[in-house]
Amino acid sequence: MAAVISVRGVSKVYPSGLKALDNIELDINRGEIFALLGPNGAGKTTLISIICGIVNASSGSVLADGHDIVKDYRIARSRIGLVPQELSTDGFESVWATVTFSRGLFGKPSAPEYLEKILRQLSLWEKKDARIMSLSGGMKRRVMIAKALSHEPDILFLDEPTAGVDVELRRDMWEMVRGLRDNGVTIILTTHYIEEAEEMADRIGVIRRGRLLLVEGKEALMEKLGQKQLCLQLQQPLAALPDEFSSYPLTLSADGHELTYHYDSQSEHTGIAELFRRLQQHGIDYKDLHSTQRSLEEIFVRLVSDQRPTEGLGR
Ligand SMILES: Nc1ncnc2c1ncn2[C@@H]1O[C@H](COP(=O)(O)OP(=O)(O)OP(=O)(O)O)[C@@H](O)[C@H]1O
Repeated sequence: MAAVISVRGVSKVYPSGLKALDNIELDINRGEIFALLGPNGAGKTTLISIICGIVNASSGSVLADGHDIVKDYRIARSRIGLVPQELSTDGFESVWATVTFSRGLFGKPSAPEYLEKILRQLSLWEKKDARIMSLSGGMKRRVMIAKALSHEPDILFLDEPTAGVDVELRRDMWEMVRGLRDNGVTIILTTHYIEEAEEMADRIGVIRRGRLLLVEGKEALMEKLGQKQLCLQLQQPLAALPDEFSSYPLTLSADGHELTYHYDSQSEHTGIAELFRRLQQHGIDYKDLHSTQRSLEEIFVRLVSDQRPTEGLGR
């Protein structure tokens, strides 16, 4: 698939001497939702700001839709819409005036039909004449998105789109972002919320201390790093696990009713058949069983924690 953004060897050292990005290599595919996940200070905003031409890279290059973001700044920037973390709009202006003005900044001829389409898509059409200061927080965020889309970019960056937004509104935002993707816009979002990446992203990049630890399809990531658990609901509660099982990755619930077996979903030998055989030998019978996969949140915590370095992740 053709890359719509190509980041090659990008590093950033701030004047303070802090190395915020270290040799980033990243391709974003056209039409995907890409989530950049990382803890505070990992370098997410710095990377977005470089791609959008707000911050200069110390080294490396970026192509947006084939255009170098430094040499062909204007054309490269015109392909990109940016919704920054901070809401920044003139509260006295109307929604309509704001999006019209934003479009004008890119030197685009007026296109009321296009702006109407965007406002309708973002459920803002009814509010087009309202002053921005009179809108709710969620609507203000939508106005920021409408502004970012006003010049018809095909790449949209959302920096922490749902920070501080309540759960219901977050779901609305997700729905809306998917709608944009379905209309052909490539979406790159940064987030702290693992749930957001889990819910929305086609691919995920994990960044820590300025280094891209991995880039993977979401399903592949969960499959690759996921540990599975098999839970058995026992017919008869057990007072304790028989000694013979002490070396097994088994835990018994406090009430003795549930046995949980942990295994690596990637391993060829899960040991489940052997476990069942042993349980049968001990007359331990179960009435129900189900398996669960480790969530992206657990995977992420493991990836970014200092205790567990990222050995074996291919980067
Ligand atoms: N203008 C600047 N001058 C000096 N250091 C900066 C500047 N901007 C960011 N930094 C530092 O660079 C590092 C990366 O910051 P950045 O804002 O890119 O991280 P982030 O992943 O977006 O974090 P957050 O999730 O908190 O927004 C941090 O250590 C930050 O303090």
